[in-house]
Amino acid sequence: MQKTIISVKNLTKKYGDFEAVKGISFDVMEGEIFGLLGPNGAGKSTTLEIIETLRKKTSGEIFVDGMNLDKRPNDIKKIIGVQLQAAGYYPGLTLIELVQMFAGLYNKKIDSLELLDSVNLRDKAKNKFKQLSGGQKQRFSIATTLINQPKIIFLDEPTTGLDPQARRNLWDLILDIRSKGTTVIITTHYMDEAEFLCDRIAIVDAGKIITLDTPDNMIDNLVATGFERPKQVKNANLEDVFIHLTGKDLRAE
Ligand SMILES: Nc1ncnc2c1ncn2[C@@H]1O[C@H](COP(=O)(O)OP(=O)(O)OP(=O)(O)O)[C@@H](O)[C@H]1O
Repeated sequence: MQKTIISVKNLTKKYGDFEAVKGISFDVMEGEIFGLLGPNGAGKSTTLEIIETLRKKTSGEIFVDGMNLDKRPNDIKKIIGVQLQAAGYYPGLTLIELVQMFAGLYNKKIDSLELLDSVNLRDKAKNKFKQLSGGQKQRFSIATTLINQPKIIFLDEPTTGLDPQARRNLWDLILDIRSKGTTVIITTHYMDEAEFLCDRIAIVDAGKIITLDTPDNMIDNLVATGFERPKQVKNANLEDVFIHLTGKDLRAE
């Protein structure tokens, strides 16, 4: 049977008088890719940051790998990986130096080149972060979430602003990370991404979960109401043309 690795119960968050998260509950199973979808301002980042122990909740209960967030935040920090904002990276250091620095902070011995290799950045080891393309930056920041060999990683809109190849490449990377047993929680604004990657999705709107299910069930439920999409007249779209012409494989970006 699948084990629950994150349990969120009746979570609320107020910023002053404004209630950004209004009593949401969900469980994440070990080894799944769980998506939080919702419009801007729905409360996704706030929810993630609370589970990541980076933001205080107003009320509710959270358990991560059986640990109560109120009682053992430091133990929770040890088993999670959080994607940092790019601005947080020391500009003078190379990728390999950054990885070594993070490993030192976590007190972990890791093979830095192998880690960079796992995100296809071995040949950029001596480059500085600012010299990377958008896709490479995202891959590097995902690599940094893996340094402490976490059980769970949190990715907040990891593919925003990337071109189609770089996005697909990142999807493969995320699937690869999950295939090694890591649980992934991801927020995204891209529906195709959520449909492709996520085992289950919670749709959040105005601080509440309005539905939680597999993408397939959500679509089937909508179709069962009689909903029908306007018929597609062509068997391909512009993205297909773009990918077909420029190639699927990772390039120098
Ligand atoms: N530090 C803060 N102080 C006051 N209000 C905040 C703060 N952080 C977020 N909010 C508000 O809380 C609401 C939820 O914000 P949050 O960033 O969690 O949404 P989100 O779903 O992640 O949105 P996006 O998709 O745009 O990232 C928004 O209305 C936002 O303006």
